[in-house]
This record gives sequence, structure tokens and C-alpha cells, in this order.
Amino acid sequence: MNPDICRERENATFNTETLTNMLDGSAEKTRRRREIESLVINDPDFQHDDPNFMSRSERYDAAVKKSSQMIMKLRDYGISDPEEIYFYKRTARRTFHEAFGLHYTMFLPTLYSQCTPEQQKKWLPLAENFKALGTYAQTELGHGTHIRKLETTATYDPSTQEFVLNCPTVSSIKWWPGGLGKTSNHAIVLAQLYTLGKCHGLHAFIVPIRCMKTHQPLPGVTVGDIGPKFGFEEVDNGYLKLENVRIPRENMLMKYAQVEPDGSYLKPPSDKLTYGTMVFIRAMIVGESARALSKSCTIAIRYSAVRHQSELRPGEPEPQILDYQAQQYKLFPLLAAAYAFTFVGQYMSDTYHRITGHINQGDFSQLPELHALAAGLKAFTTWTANAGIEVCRMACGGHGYLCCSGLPDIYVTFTPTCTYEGENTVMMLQTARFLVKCYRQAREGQQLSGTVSYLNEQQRLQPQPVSSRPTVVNINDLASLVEAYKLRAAKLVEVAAKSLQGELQRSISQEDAWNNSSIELVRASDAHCHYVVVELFAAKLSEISDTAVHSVLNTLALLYALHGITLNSGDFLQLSQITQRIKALLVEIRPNAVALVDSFDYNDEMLNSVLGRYDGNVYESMFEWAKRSPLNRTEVRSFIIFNIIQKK
Ligand SMILES: CCCCCCCC/C=C\CCCCCCCCC/C=C/C(=O)SCCNC(=O)CCNC(=O)[C@H](O)C(C)(C)COP(=O)(O)OP(=O)(O)OC[C@H]1O[C@@H](n2cnc3c(N)ncnc32)[C@H](O)[C@@H]1OP(=O)(O)O
Ligand SMILES: Cc1cc2nc3c(=O)[nH]c(=O)nc-3n(C[C@H](O)[C@H](O)[C@H](O)COP(=O)(O)OP(=O)(O)OC[C@H]3O[C@@H](n4cnc5c(N)ncnc54)[C@H](O)[C@@H]3O)c2cc1C
Repeated sequence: MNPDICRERENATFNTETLTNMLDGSAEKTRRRREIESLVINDPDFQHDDPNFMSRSERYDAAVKKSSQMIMKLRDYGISDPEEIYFYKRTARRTFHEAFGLHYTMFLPTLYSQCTPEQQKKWLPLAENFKALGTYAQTELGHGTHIRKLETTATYDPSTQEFVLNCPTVSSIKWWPGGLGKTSNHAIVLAQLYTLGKCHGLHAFIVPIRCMKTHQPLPGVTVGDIGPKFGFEEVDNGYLKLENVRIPRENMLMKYAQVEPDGSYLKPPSDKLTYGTMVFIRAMIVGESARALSKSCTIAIRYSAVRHQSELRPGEPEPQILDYQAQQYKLFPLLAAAYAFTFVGQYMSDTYHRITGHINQGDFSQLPELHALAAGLKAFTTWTANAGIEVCRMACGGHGYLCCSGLPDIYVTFTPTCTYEGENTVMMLQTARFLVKCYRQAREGQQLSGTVSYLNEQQRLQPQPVSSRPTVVNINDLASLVEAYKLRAAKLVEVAAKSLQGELQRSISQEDAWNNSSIELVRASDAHCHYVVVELFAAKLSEISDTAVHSVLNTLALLYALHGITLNSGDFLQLSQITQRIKALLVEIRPNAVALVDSFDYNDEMLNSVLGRYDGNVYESMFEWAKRSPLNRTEVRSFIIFNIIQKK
């Protein structure tokens, strides 16, 4: 064990186990999570080669093998609780995606949420037993964001009681679905429904694409892999062209909208229910942001504790790089954000399940807020985490650029979360749409509840303009900082609403007014989400009884809030003390930095980083890893070089 890292742990002011238990929910939950993780870590079947030394095809093959092994093993262990399955899989996957990822994350959840009981009876046994292996095929070459314009059609033929599916143009070819290229034999296809000559918009259909016996593409189906990407090398994101593919009427997901045998159409209670799976994944991605950022911080902070570089004072030994204020300023606000997002992720998951419970009872009233919250927080947390991972990588200097640091893999695997499940700017604009609506309702005197209840104050504080209200009050008091964020959000929502109003007064169309105000609208959403994160962090603190853990998390929460103010200082009143206070907080966090990342409780196998190793023995491990590079298998690799040298 590296002596520096041992000393860091000895000097921590709190018990990491207590904090880990709190993050997990209880000591028992920590015990069970670790038990599940150790099933993977101690399993010789999961000691695969490092994917970085494999070709793309080898990576895909290894991912398929791993996915099928996971299915068998989960069955053997009798693990069936979704959360426990998730623990098992994320340990086995480590930083990467799994070959059957879309089956779990989108295909199955869509069947659970959008099938009738009869459809569930047919499809769930097939899907849960992996006879029907599925993906979610929505995006087309020509349209990803604007799904109302998707071109794939499903036309009902009452004479045979079938839907006929077609991708009529090149731009309508389905493009991107994970697991579509080679793995899946079924796809949930989003298509424009036509019945009795009328288009009823997007609906979801279960489409068999490959033979369940031979795995060959079915007639009318052209399907394949879209080629290498920035990351996701083990995933066969695919293309799909459907030409007159017939499926039975019962293959339309009919929990909400229905097509009767004679072709008559029954409307759903809300046409946005078809988008439900996206809301689910957006809500879950918030927690994934926390995981990617906490892993990156674990690597960068542990490494910064063992890395010595330069001189602080002449003649003295090189200090740990974690002692440089500039290094702390890079990493500790990200560490604070990782904790904040962990709590926000838990909140988002709870909120999703609570509101979905109401939706299942026929109460759709909270769907708009759920959509706005999931869209906004997905965008807010993925943007921050995405940028933060790169900061962590650069904070490790040159070694951060090596794949064995783990950071490049975390980055390339995480960065598409800013694009998939709704491109982030577009998601922020969806949240803004909800905020502006709420703002107008509040101005009309309606009482708002939930995360937007602060907009009620617009009325109370009139005629005083929001922009002239006092902002930051007490920089050492979290409640006061929450208030500052609330006022900033209220102010920026008002600015956006007024920009829209101003544009409309110039008698341009609603749509152009919206487009001309989109910078203000995105800023309003960002401020709203930032407020929600600070508020939830503060709320979490009130649940913590352990004094030492409370104290260290309070320091992190203050840092998160104050650092956010400095990044957006134009929106707050500038307070000269804030930078000084931030510096003091960095000093406070310094002795606990390693213990705070230890509390995330990533074991070495999951972290997969030579720089972030628990024992801090980074240099020995880097050398061992380098020896395994395929280029080192022979001393003379390229005979071209050999020939050149010989000619000289
Ligand atoms: C047992 C199973 C256990 C499973 C366990 C799983 C555990 C998972 C854990 C972790 C998972 C983490 C991550 C996993 C990663 C998986 C890999 C993912 C791979 C990627 C997949 C994809 O990308 S799928 C494709 C995604 N595509 C999109 O997101 C498209 C984005 N576009 C849209 O959503 C819409 O087109 C858009 C919202 C932009 C606009 O829609 P439109 O119909 O045009 O609406 P608009 O006119 O703007 O608004 C009308 C009205 O509707 C409201 N609204 C819009 N969307 C929704 C919605 N989704 N819900 C509710 N309401 C919605 C909108 O606000 C408007 O309202 P009003 O203002 O009119 O009231
Ligand atoms: C790794 C990966 C996996 C994926 N997996 C799947 C999958 O399994 N299934 C599936 O169906 N899809 C999948 N996708 C596709 C993904 O959902 C889309 O790429 C995503 O929804 C964004 O759509 P787009 O690519 O059309 O981007 P575009 O919408 O073309 O965005 C391009 C730019 O235009 C801007 N823009 C677009 N519309 C607006 C607007 N209204 N206002 C302001 N700006 C706008 C955006 O902000 C962005 O800057 C995957 C994508 C990736 C990268």
C-alpha cells in the first residue's frame, strides 16, 4: 500500500463506512451490494482481457459472451430484484456498455409500461427469457430530435388484420438503435400509424426482425451495424430498413391507444404516453451522471494523493499534487457535484416511480412536471459530468491520456448521454416550455406546487421587479444560498418569459419568438435545474445524524453552491468574499479528499484504473499494463522499418 494514500485515510475526519452506508441507503444495503459485486469480482469467467487490447469485433464478441454469461449466472444465483440485477451488471460491465443493454433499458421497460395485460402475457415470458431479444428503434437517418416528423409508417390492413411497415425513403432508415446491428431479433419500432386512410401520429410496434431459430433477417428486413464510433465499440448500433413487413394487429402496443380489428382508432388519454420509456431513461441517466463523475473523481483524487511533482518551497521534497490549490480548485467542486448528483439521482428515481404510480392509476396531472424535471436534470447533470470527466483526465497530466487510467473509457462511454435520449439543448428547451407556462399561470394567480413553487413569489413580490431583489445573503449559510439560487431561477425565468413577450409584441409568430428567445430559455432551465440540485443537496443534509459526516457534506454543499455562483457570477450579486471563502473550503476538504472518494466504494475491478487504484501503487501497475500491449508481443513488429534500416 502506498504510504501517502495510507496517511490520507488516517487523517480523515469522518468514518468512510458511515458515509458509504448513507449513500447506499443503509448498512444492510451496503453489505448486499458488496456481496453482489464480489460474485462478479471473484468469478473467473469474468476475468476477460482488457478491451483496449482488442479489435472492435473481438470487443463485440466478448460483450455478447459476457451478456449471456450474466443471464445464466443471475439465474443460478436467483437474483431477480431489478436493483440487484443492476448492481451485478454494472460490476460486470465496468465502464462499458453491455451487448444486450437496450434489451434491459428500453425494450423490457417499454413492454412493461405500454403493453395491455394480454400483450404482456405473450411478450414478457419471451423477453424475460431472452428468446425475444429486443431494441428500441426510434431515431432515423433524417430525424432524431423531431420525432413527430419520423417517416417510417405502419399502415393497418383490416382485410388481414395486420400492420404493414415501411421505411419509404433513405432518410427514414432507422439509425442508431443499440443492439440492432447484429444482436436483436425484435425491435420496438416507432412509426406513424395510418388506419382507414388517416394518420394518427407516432405509435410503438413490436417488430420481429430476425428469425428466432436461425437469427437470419426476416423477409423485407435490411439490417446491419452502422460502423465504428467515438466509443461504444462493444455495442452494435444498427440500421434497419423495413419494406412491406407485415405484423399482426396485436403487435401494436395498445395499453393506451388502440386499433380495433375493423381499423377504428381509439385515442390514448395523452399522446405523450408513447414517449414514456424516454422519460424513464432520462430519469435514470441523472444517477449515471453521478456515477461517471464520482468514478472520475475517485481516480483523479487518489492519483493526486500519490503523485508528487514540482516544488512548493525551494529545497523541500516534491509535494503531493493534491496540495496545490489549483489542483484542489479543479477537483473538489467536481467531487462536490458528484455527491450532489448522487442525491439528485436518488430523488429523480423516487420521483419517477412515485409519479408513474399515479399515471398507472389514471392520474396524468404530474406528467408535465415529471417530463420537465427528467429532461432538464438529464441535460444539466450530463453536461456537468461530461465536462468534469475531462477535467479529471487532464488533472492527471499525461498519464490521464492512457487508456489504463480508465478516464478515456469513462469519457467516451459517458459523452453520448448529452445526445441520446434527447439532445441536451432540446431537453433544456422542453423544461423551459414548462417553466414559461408555470410562470404565466403564477402571474394569473394560480398556486403552483412542486419544484416550481418559487414562481408563486412573482405575484407576492410585485410590483418590485425580480431583478432588483437582493441576492446572496450569508455565504456560510446553505439555506441562504438556496434562496439565492431560487431568486436567480425566478429572475431568469422572468427574463426568458419577457423576451418571448417582447418578441411576440413585435408581432412575429409564436415559433419565431421562441427561436429568438432560446438563449434566454436555455439559461432559465439551467438556473432552475441548478436551484433544484442545490435545494436537494441542502435537504439531504437535514437527514444526516452523524455529526462528522454532516460536517464534511455541509462543506461540500457550500463549495458546490459557492462555486456555482462564481461560474455564473453575472446572475448573482458579485460578492468579493466568495472566492476567499471557496479557498477556505478547499483547505477544509483537503484532509478528507481521499476518504470522500473512498466512500463512493468503488473496488479496483470496477474502477479499472491504474491511477485510481485503492493501494496507490500506480507506477508498477502502469508498467505491467504497458507490457500487455499487442504491439509489444514481438520485438520487431514492422518489417517495413526493418527493411528501411537494412537499406541504410
Ligand atoms: C426491469 C427493467 C429494469 C431496467 C433497469 C434499467 C436500469 C437503467 C439504469 C440506468 C440506465 C442508464 C442509461 C442507460 C443508457 C441506455 C442507452 C440508451 C441508448 C439511447 C437510446 C435513445 O436515444 S432512444 C431515442 C431517444 N430520442 C429522443 O429522446 C428524441 C427527443 N425528442 C423528443 O423527445 C420530442 O420530439 C421532443 C420532446 C423534442 C418534442 O416533442 P413533440 O411531440 O414535438 O412535442 P412538442 O410539440 O415540443 O411538445 C408537445 C407537448 O408535449 C410535451 N412533451 C414532450 N415530450 C414529452 C414527454 N416525453 N412526456 C410528457 N410530455 C411531453 C411537451 O412538454 C408539450 O407540452 P405542452 O407544452 O404542450 O403542454
Ligand atoms: C451512442 C448513441 C446511442 C443511441 N442509441 C439509440 C437507440 O438505441 N435508439 C434510438 O432510437 N436512437 C438512439 N440514438 C439516437 C439519439 O437518440 C439521437 O442522436 C438524439 O435523439 C439526437 O438526435 P439527432 O442525432 O437527430 O440530433 P439533431 O436533432 O440533429 O441535433 C443536432 C443539433 O441541432 C440542435 N437542434 C435540433 N433541434 C433543435 C431545436 N428544436 N431547437 C434548438 N436546437 C435544436 C441540437 O441542439 C444539436 O445541437 C443513439 C445515439 C447515440 C449517439
